[in-house]
Amino acid sequence: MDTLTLRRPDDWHLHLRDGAMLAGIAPESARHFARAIIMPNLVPPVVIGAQAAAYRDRIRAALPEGSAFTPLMTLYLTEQTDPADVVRAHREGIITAVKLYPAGATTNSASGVRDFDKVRGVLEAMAEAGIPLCVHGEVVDSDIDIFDREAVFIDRVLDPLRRRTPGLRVVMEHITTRQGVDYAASGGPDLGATITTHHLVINRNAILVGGIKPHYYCLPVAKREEHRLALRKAATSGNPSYFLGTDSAPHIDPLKENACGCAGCFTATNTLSILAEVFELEAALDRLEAFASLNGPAFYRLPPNEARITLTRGAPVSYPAKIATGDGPVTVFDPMMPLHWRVAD
Ligand SMILES: NC(=O)N[C@@H](CC(=O)O)C(=O)O
Ligand SMILES: [Zn+2]
Ligand SMILES: [Zn+2]
Repeated sequence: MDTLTLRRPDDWHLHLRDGAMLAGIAPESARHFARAIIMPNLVPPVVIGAQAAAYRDRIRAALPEGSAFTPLMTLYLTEQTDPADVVRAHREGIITAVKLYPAGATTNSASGVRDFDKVRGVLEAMAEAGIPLCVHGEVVDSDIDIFDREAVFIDRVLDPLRRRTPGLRVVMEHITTRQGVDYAASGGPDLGATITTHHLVINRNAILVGGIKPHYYCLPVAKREEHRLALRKAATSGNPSYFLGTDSAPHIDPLKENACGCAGCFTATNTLSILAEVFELEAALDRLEAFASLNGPAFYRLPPNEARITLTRGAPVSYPAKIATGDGPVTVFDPMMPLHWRVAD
């Protein structure tokens, strides 16, 4: 097979940032994706409906002329979030979901949730209104090994939270473990999971072998090979529990190549070429459309896109090593393998 036509894909977990960074990187996602769930972890975070509406306008203004890209906005859940504001913003079509960051778990998560009892009222209102909760699923207890944070979160936080709030629709964001894969499949149609491009490609060796490689550092951190294989099996299975959320998360090079480097891999530029390569290696090209274009809309109860994109297979694809932004250069994720699929114009 050397051409592949799919419904236009969506990205169910994306960081677009703000200001000069937004202007520099928004075209990278708008080129291939129709819609994306936009993460609210700005500084300061997007915590009320009015801020989400204003951020949506800034994103629209940063898109290339004539772009049909639709940002689907989220609110950042805090212990002060007003259930009425969330429900109103959802009813008015400003937001699509709410994002839960355990305080301290990742980039710009200091305003996240410490005491889950304090957000119970919001979660109940969301269950009632059918508003999905997107969850960064890692515990932050200092006695838990960083490689175990996701599995422990599922047992100690996520499962009790879902039992306490029946009907709450939950997306486990950027799962990285066999335990995440298994738990996501066990929850029926109200539970889903996004899988990133980079976690299908790298295991923890990419970060640590042969010198420390800051551009492969992200959160949740890449795990052992057995977990990467479980993610690949899940993503290529066609199972509607799993859908693409790239978690493309740009940081300028000086903040990545640093004694205390930021977490995040920037994959917007070459994600579709990487995914096609991975699905081809798994003999599952016929299931790429389910993962990238169908399962996500089905979970979010949105129609799949009518527009199509075509990928063609040929000589190795070239793509820029870095994207220049007004804030500085952003390194594009290097999958450490030649890519043969390009998106036709
Ligand atoms: N994934 C990351 O490593 N970083 C994300 C935050 C997140 O999604 O946890 C970021 O905002 O940079
Ligand atoms: Zn996260
Ligand atoms: Zn993210």
